[in-house]
Amino acid sequence: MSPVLKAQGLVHRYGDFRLEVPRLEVYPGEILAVLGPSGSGKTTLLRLLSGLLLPEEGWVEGGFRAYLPQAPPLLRRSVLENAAFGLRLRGVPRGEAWARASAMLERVGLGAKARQPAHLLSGGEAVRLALARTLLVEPGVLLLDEPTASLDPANAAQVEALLREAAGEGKGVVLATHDLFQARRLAHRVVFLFLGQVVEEAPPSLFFQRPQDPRSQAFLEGRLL
Ligand SMILES: Nc1ncnc2c1ncn2[C@@H]1O[C@H](COP(=O)(O)OP(=O)(O)OP(=O)(O)O)[C@@H](O)[C@H]1O
Repeated sequence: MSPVLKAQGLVHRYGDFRLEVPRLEVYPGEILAVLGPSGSGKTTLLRLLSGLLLPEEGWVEGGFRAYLPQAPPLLRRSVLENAAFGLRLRGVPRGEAWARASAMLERVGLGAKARQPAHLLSGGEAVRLALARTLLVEPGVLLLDEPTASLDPANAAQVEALLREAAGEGKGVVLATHDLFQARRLAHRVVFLFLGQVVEEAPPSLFFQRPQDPRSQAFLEGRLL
């Protein structure tokens, strides 16, 4: 099977901080969790993978990738118009865009809120709306930066279900998260970053039970800041 996303020899610097990822591949249907302490480079990696940030060295190859930042911006319009926005940008006629957006809003549990202003949504609903907008444009790869960071367990579970569904449809999902339980529940593979370096890459069963690197062990025991 060929990867939906492939990166090689990535280097990016911000002052003294240097992110280095020699090789990364994501396969169709795979959920890859990117873990690491604050400042380890998770967001920088996602932005490089999305193409929003160009690496100083190396390359990223893949089809259509969608990046969802930590706080996805919403338009001061209705929930429905927000959901349909990506389709409208791509020239889909309004009637069709709204019909597809309505169906997607049902799928993410926001059908009843379609006509309400998006800025009245709760945090969890806003994340689901942003995901709906993203899924509608049918990316091959989803790059998500802590999508459930400020959500309660019920909303987080809804978002996790959507990510599982997306992977089930063959999309590649890359998820930066501080939630180790979530990574354990969702991921097929874990990449652990520390100070911009890939310290360990393993299936969750191995990473969480028998981490190989002392820095991974320290991180999992809450000793690595
Ligand atoms: N636009 C920028 N300009 C300068 N430095 C930056 C920029 N973006 C990130 N950095 C620095 O790069 C390093 C990695 O940041 P990054 O946001 O990728 O880490 P992170 O692992 O996502 O952190 P967190 O878990 O806190 O979100 C940090 O030292 C940060 O200060």
